[in-house]
Amino acid sequence: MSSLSDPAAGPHQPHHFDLQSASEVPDSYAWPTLHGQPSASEPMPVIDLADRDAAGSIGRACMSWGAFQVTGHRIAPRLLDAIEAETRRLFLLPIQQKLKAASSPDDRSGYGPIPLSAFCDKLMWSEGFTISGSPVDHARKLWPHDHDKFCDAIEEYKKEMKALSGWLIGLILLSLGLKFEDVAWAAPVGNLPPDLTGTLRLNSYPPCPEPDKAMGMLAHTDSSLLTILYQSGTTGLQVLRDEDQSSPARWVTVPLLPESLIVLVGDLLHILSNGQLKTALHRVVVDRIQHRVSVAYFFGPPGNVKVSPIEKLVGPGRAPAYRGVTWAEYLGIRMKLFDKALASLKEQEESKEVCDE
Ligand SMILES: C=C1C[C@]23C[C@@]1(O)CC[C@H]2[C@@]12CCC[C@@](C)(C(=O)O1)[C@H]2[C@@H]3C(=O)O
Ligand SMILES: O=C(O)CCC(=O)C(=O)O
Ligand SMILES: [Fe+2]
Repeated sequence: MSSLSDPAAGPHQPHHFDLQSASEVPDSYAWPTLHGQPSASEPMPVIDLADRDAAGSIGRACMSWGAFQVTGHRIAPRLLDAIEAETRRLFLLPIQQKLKAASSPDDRSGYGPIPLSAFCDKLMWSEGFTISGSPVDHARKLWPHDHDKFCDAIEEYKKEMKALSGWLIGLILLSLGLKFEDVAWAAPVGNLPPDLTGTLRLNSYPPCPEPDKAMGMLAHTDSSLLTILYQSGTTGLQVLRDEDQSSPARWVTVPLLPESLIVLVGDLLHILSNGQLKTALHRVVVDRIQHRVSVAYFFGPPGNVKVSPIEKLVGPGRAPAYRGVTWAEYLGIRMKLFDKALASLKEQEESKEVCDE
């Protein structure tokens, strides 16, 4: 990708250009290679969690796409509306107000660019707000007298997303012929350890006068075990479909399905599954008219846990495909190697066969 650069050249500075009022795409936001690829019409799987064979369908979707949409997830439409309304309320604040809650390289929480923007020499047509722990301190800076509604929606949404992540992980393990007990640090739904981590990122993609030139979010995989994404109002998320060796990879636009959620397999789940589940390469394109917002929940393991391939998936006499890493270690590796990070954890092919004398 010609718009990727070396992060060692210096950290990407938060930009203060007001995207909302732009009448054209400045050169610093013009991505040369965005819309070259054809898009595919094959739809991404939609799975109803109430179906008897939900686990089987999820397993197949994770192996071939690394992504799917879910319905029947039991997240109240009221909560989805509330999180969307609070996200829009945040991004409609004046830029100077949002900058009061700016993130920093030491603390990623708050208003600011995504860490991976350090690899781009072009800017993305988006803004975002990351929430790792409590939202209160940052929310107070945004709305000194009126932050309760925001914080309540965030706390409830995080709690529901954590429970749904546990449910999904259970179904994914089942699809692989496994149980929670096969993963030392995991536990059945409703009983997830309190230190199991989840980070929320609110994303905003303002309308863009020249959408074919701009990039909402660069193509990337998430580092998480899985990411649950809520997109509302307009499409924009695209997932790379590259299963068929005989035809070129294609970007598939994920359609709007009211009240559904999108699930993306992250790099850590790919490692945990010993490479069986595909990590989803995805990106976001922007719209000429619509202001799109999305809410991403990144679900990961407890901080001290090294994620490594599940023994039963490795099989006797074989060595695991990847070495173990904690989420924090992996984020560090990613900030050095970007899209080569996963490959750097691969155990050497020659050492895969283990002598069983
Ligand atoms: C928990 C996290 C996942 C994330 C890094 C972060 O600490 C908070 C932001 C997340 C995000 C959102 C946009 C894409 C992404 C790759 C990025 O640069 O920042 C993800 C990160 C990730 O999945 O590693
Ligand atoms: O906005 C979206 O649909 C996707 C955002 C995303 O990929 C992310 O936050 O990691
Ligand atoms: Fe992502």
